Amino acid sequence: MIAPSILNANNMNLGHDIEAAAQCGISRFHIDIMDGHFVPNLSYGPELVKNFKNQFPNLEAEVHLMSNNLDVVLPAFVKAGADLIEFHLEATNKPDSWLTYLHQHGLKAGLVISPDTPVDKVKPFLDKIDQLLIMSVYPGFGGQSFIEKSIDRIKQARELITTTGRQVPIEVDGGIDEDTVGKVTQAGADIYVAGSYIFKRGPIAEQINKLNKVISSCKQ
Ligand SMILES: O=C(CO)[C@@H](O)[C@H](O)COP(=O)(O)O
Ligand SMILES: [Co+2]
Repeated sequence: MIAPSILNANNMNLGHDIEAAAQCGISRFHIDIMDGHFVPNLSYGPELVKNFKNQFPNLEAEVHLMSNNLDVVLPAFVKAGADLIEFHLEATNKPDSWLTYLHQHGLKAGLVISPDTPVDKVKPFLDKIDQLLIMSVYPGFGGQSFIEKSIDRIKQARELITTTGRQVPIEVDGGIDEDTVGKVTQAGADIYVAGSYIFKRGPIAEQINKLNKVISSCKQ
């Protein structure tokens, strides 16, 4: 599954860009929330998620929460109508309670790890999450280069997940393009977040088709 990150879309044209991607079969959008504290950048607030769900009730809103003020920020995005919220393991000392909170509110729950966090730190949570996001850039900005060591981290996460007997999808986020998407697919990733590649490097439909082609050729 490709989950386009709207961070690098043209905000003045966001609705049209989302529609263009949806017409290519995209059913989930990745919404990056940056708080200016956990990461040195600011992005959207809950109102954007609310507007997204009002305008596109059949599309999934996946919120990537880059904040360590979860007490305030996370419930606001639940209330706004997010379908899935993924928060950073580095951002909280009570990941268990937040996973439970999300499930109790009927959302899917994901855990995110930044490039320097050891992959085995997610082990205690593998039976409670709906997906695991491995960052392939340092969180905070779109348009960065893919960090190569992410390949081994995806493989390691895939092995860990296999030992649980659960089907936890692995998502990868940062620097995904037609070269890197093949490598992460082969390493065991299932969900690909791509921002600037889809919204900044050419016509949206063409960019999505190029990614899809590589993904399906890797899965044959
Ligand atoms: O979470 C983040 C960055 O912190 C990402 O979702 C990026 O926004 C993806 O952008 P590209 O690397 O694909 O341009
Ligand atoms: Co993201």
